[in-house]
Amino acid sequence: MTVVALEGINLSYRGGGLFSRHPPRTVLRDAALRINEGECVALLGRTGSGKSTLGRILLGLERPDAGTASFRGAPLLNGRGRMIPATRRALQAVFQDPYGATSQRHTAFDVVAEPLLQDGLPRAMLRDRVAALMHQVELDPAPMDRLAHRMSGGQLQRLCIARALAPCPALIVLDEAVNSLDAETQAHLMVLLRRLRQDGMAFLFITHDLRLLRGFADRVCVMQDGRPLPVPPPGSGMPEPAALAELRAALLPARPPVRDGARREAHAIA
Ligand SMILES: Nc1ncnc2c1ncn2[C@@H]1O[C@H](COP(=O)(O)OP(=O)(O)OP(=O)(O)O)[C@@H](O)[C@H]1O
Repeated sequence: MTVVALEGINLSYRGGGLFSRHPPRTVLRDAALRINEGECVALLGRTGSGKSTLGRILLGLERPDAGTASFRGAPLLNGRGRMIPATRRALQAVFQDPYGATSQRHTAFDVVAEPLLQDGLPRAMLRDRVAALMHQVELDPAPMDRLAHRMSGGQLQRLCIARALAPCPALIVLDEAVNSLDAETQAHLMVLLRRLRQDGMAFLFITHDLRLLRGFADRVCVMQDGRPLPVPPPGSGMPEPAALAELRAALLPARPPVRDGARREAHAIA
């Protein structure tokens, strides 16, 4: 069953404010994307190609100029542009900067408990649930009453993932969620995300770094001319979108000082 579907999405941004004489910049043109239950779709694209804009439309944070967005077959937003609470809980996101995505006054407990507060759980049960979620992302729950911003970037991003998991969502949008972290922390987080995939949630994994995809995505799309185009599976012999070749080229130095095997690895995706 389809979790979210976007069809015929157009979106332009007005340059320089409402009364600007700059022409609007078209970011999405007839864009379509469908994600099924439990599926992990990677959305690649160079910077500024519209990946995050598409992700925000899918989360109901942005309204397209044209096109339809649906969640489990029903419109994502109601006639007044609002999302019903059950849909909001079902669609979660983890963004690039965990410090910007959390309050510096909040403890680790506050961050993870936030989406659960409306459930009205007794305090002891809420703390047990937060502890279980912290375990799920391999964080020690013992210091949950310390300020979240005292954590390292990698630990705080795990906390943000725990917050996204808290309402048992159907889909999590990971918008460059590991890109700001060092290589070792990135690798550990990717191991965690691969494990979480087994829990049956769907993911939209947005990145401009195709090296992160290996073994994670069921399907890969790449933004080209304002729309996500499917990337054929490796070895299928089908032509791949030009935008993917550009991303590959950007990965390789002009005169790569690498052995053939290592170069082949840089070329492999997913
Ligand atoms: N609120 C906004 N107002 C005006 N222009 C915007 C706005 N949000 C995004 N843009 C512009 O739309 C284009 C697409 O932005 P978007 O963030 O979706 O790209 P992206 O592919 O996610 O890039 P990145 O990888 O750098 O995050 C960019 O040129 C950006 O400057």
